Amino acid sequence: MTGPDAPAALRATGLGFRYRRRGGWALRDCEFTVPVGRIAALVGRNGAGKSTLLHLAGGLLRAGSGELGVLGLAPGTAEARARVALLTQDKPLYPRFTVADTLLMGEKLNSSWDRTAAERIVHEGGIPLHARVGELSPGRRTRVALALALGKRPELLLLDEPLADLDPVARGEIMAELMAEAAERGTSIVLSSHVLPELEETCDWVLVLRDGHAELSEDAETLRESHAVLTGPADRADDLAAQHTVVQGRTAGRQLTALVRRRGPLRGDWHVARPRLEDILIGYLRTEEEPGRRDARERTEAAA
Ligand SMILES: Nc1ncnc2c1ncn2[C@@H]1O[C@H](COP(=O)(O)OP(=O)(O)OP(=O)(O)O)[C@@H](O)[C@H]1O
Repeated sequence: MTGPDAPAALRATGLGFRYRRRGGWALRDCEFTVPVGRIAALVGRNGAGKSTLLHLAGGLLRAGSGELGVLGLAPGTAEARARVALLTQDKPLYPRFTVADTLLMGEKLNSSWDRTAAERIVHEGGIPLHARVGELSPGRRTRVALALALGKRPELLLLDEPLADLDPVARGEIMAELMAEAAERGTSIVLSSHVLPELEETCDWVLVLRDGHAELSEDAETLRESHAVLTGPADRADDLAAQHTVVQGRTAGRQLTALVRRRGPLRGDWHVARPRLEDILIGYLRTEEEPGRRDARERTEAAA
């Protein structure tokens, strides 16, 4: 099924949230869809709203305005809690429990518990089952938290910068585990990360947040195909802007290098390079907000 009624891993309509009644909006007027079965990168600068969005999706916060659906369900309901797993940055675990106790807790709390998968993640990290969680290194605690999340066999896995404290080998192993999970079971994954090169190979959907707004929510390959890095004479900048959407431009002497979203065939004497996903994302994250748009938003926020 396609269209607005198709099931989505995440769907936001007019979604807004602020932490305090009179505080600023952490998320505002967000409209986006992440289809099921995708490994989606959630990207944005510090404070863009990524953790807030994941906490809303995991049912730990409640939307202030608009709606957020997870697998077509309201976040935090019993059915959503059974089908969605969230791993937050603080990875709440009981420090006095052993690793074995922690996995047993996962088994008792989840009817669909996959003990083999959970134990494999722990064993691959060389973590003894009798070790106390509070005595593990942060990276090993992350692994145990991931084992709990994946052992639940969720249909939607929400990960808030899960790999930040893992060593490079462990990062590779966990990424491979996540991709295998998605490929074998069709699990939808939404993964926030600042490590853009890592997303290139793993993610097939991109959700970019900027200042609490959803800037992009799109298939990664479509993004690559629709963007180009053009290099040419700086005095052609206006022509270029008339033909295509210039996401970001940089002038050095008489030469312009621009990341553009193509609106038609590329005309003129430009040197054309295909950007990596990372280049595209950095282009969107760096872009200055258009003054008109910012003014309008500030007026709306002042009026709210
Ligand atoms: N507990 C809180 N109380 C008040 N404001 C908060 C709280 N948590 C986050 N915020 C604010 O909400 C906005 C979005 O924060 P959020 O943590 O969701 O961003 P983020 O994209 O996850 O950032 P980072 O990349 O730094 O983790 C920021 O302005 C932040 O200061």
